[in-house]
Amino acid sequence: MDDAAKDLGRCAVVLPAGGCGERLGSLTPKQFCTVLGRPLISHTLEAFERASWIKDIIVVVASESLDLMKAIIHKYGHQRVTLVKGGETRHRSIFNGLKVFSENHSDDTAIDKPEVVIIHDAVRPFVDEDFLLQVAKSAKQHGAAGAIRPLVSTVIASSSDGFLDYSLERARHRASEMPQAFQYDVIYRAYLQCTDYDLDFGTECLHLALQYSNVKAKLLEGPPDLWKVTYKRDLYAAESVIKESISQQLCIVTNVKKEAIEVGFLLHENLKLHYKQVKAVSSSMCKTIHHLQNIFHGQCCNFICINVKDLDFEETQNLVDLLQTTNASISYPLVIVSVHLTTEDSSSGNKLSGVRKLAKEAHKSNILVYGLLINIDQDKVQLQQTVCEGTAIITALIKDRNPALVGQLMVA
Ligand SMILES: Nc1ccn([C@@H]2O[C@H](COP(=O)(O)OP(=O)(O)OP(=O)(O)O)[C@@H](O)[C@H]2O)c(=O)n1
Ligand SMILES: O=C(CO)[C@H](O)[C@H](O)COP(=O)(O)O
Repeated sequence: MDDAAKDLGRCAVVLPAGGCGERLGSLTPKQFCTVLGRPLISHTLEAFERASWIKDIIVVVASESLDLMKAIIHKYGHQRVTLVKGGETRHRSIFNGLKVFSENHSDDTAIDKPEVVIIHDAVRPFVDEDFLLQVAKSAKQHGAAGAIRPLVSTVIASSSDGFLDYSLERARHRASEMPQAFQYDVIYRAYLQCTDYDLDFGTECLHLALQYSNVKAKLLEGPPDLWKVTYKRDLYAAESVIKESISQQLCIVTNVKKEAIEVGFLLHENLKLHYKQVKAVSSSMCKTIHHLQNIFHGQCCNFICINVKDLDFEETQNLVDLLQTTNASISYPLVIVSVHLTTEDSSSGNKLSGVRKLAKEAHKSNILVYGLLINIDQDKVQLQQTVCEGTAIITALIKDRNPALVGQLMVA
């Protein structure tokens, strides 16, 4: 991707994050609300860090949130971030963010002026690198560019007495979304010239570029996930989108004993129908995290670990130990379904206390361990049916990532 961005020149992003989230109605401003255990803004930052061609990430926060933001940057290891104090309105916050690049910026936080600057609300966590590059390149070519989406509802105007005045033809209008990008001089010049009324009541950066720099923005239809977290339900939706995206890959770690391989094979066949990628690896293979990472050429958040009767929890414990040596669980909660192959005469009581103890420890490092018993003392057809039921349980556990079920032992 860096190659594709080579003609772009220096590029930076300003993320306004200085609002109080009144419409969401929480005491915590929405950019700091947790989504799958991590502040929303940290998810947005991660999306921008993936684009290594974006050299500077300017986060604009209210003065009272500076310490909190510093702590988030430190905890999640965010890179390339500069913090700037926000203003009374979104436009004023963005203007403050843009000022760090200006020649007149006197203090020691001045940063090299970018050719292209992206502006993106900190509360829109789902933006992919391809689209960012498309918007940035378009801005370089046309001076300004912004994401649009088709309108969901028709826009109407009401008169002061609350009656319909007129309505807009929906097919001819679009919703303006983020990201937007600008040649830096185009947008900075516009902010320098605009009125206090614009800064206090305006909601559209593309409009400022048109009105004050005479630049017509190129409009690009973006993917559907660009929406802004505004109401409480948007936090739930954001969590679902993230859960969905980290539940596409699955790694089955099996013991090499015959019965484990047999159940591992059946699980693999069933789970293939539910996941984009399922890979099986023998536990002896994944003694180092290097092996594990190579399996997916990236991050995998979901594991099934098959333990045979006489080894009890050894395989799961090894996997937990291995995952704890990585940073993987800092970003997202990892799931391990600890599968235990049992026979009619084995007792599940020991298993229950074992899985609870192990899960409690693992939970401290954001690894969610759930137990699943599979009785292998049955004929082939029955076993296939049991594995099928086990697959449904595994799929539900991975999809929900429910901390309340950590350490529970389920029976297929
Ligand atoms: N003074 C402000 C107001 C808003 N924003 C940021 O602008 C983005 C989009 O604004 P909006 O969704 O309106 O956020 P809030 O102003 O926080 O929400 P509300 O309008 O419901 O209070 C958010 O990332 C928000 O933090 C900002 O940087 N400075
Ligand atoms: O949609 C947008 C594109 O310009 C802005 O994100 C929106 O205008 C922000 O406004 P508000 O802070 O009032 O929600």
